[in-house]
Amino acid sequence: MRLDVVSIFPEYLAPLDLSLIGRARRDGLLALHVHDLREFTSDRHRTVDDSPFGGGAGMVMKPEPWAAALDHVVSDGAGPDAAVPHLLVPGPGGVPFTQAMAHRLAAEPWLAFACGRYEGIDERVYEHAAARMPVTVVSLGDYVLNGGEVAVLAMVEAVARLLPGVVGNAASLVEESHEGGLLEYPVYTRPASWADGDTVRDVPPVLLSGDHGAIARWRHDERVARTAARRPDLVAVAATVGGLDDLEVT
Ligand SMILES: N#Cc1c(N)n[nH]c1-c1ccc2c(Cl)cn(Cc3cccnc3)c2c1
Repeated sequence: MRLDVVSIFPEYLAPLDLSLIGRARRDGLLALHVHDLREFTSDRHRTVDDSPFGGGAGMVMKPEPWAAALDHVVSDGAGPDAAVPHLLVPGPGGVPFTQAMAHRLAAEPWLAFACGRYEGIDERVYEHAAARMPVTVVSLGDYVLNGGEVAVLAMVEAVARLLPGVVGNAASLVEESHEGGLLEYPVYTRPASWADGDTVRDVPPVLLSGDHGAIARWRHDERVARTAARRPDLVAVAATVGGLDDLEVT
């Protein structure tokens, strides 16, 4: 998979050199190209923003640098098949980024991410891009960040970890939160009995039983209970698709 990221803060993407994503890049599972938007300006001050037409607070990102940067991404990554990337633009008004979307994106060969700042990117940039490639405006959630970089870090990690070979034990991806519409079950490790000050905290005995069927049932029941307690919204969805026919919500 090829990933391109355009930002005025390319150093914000440095964490993608670390850990599993960094290793995936070194192993050739992932090719990441980070582009500094200011490299695509044409004035001596390398201007990327200006005041909004119609007034209002803050500044808006100018269209010309973005158009030049996105055109460069398309040409830089173009191969004999004239493929283009799927452009993902984080924005507070975007469609929700979900695990299902991460899976869909992990199946695509080339993703590009546009990290905006200020009050946003001139709307004509989306039009320019949509004339050349698929464009999706995506939001991480109903809260407000200062720009797109944090969202892109999260999306790149969520997508890249689904690529074959990136996560050592692919089995660990199966029962994570949001896989199958349920939150993850609680996990424990040694000691089996922990003297936490004056309190003794024991691991649930079923996990020490060696009865793999009982352990699987316990873990599923814990996933269902946690989802009902913490994310009743997911329960509503799963119930409609018959995923929780054994749920007893008191
Ligand atoms: N994804 C996501 C996401 C999220 N979940 N919260 N905030 C954002 C996000 C993403 C992109 C930008 C760009 Cl470009 C500028 N800002 C600042 C801003 C703040 C309030 C209103 N308008 C713009 C962004 C915020």
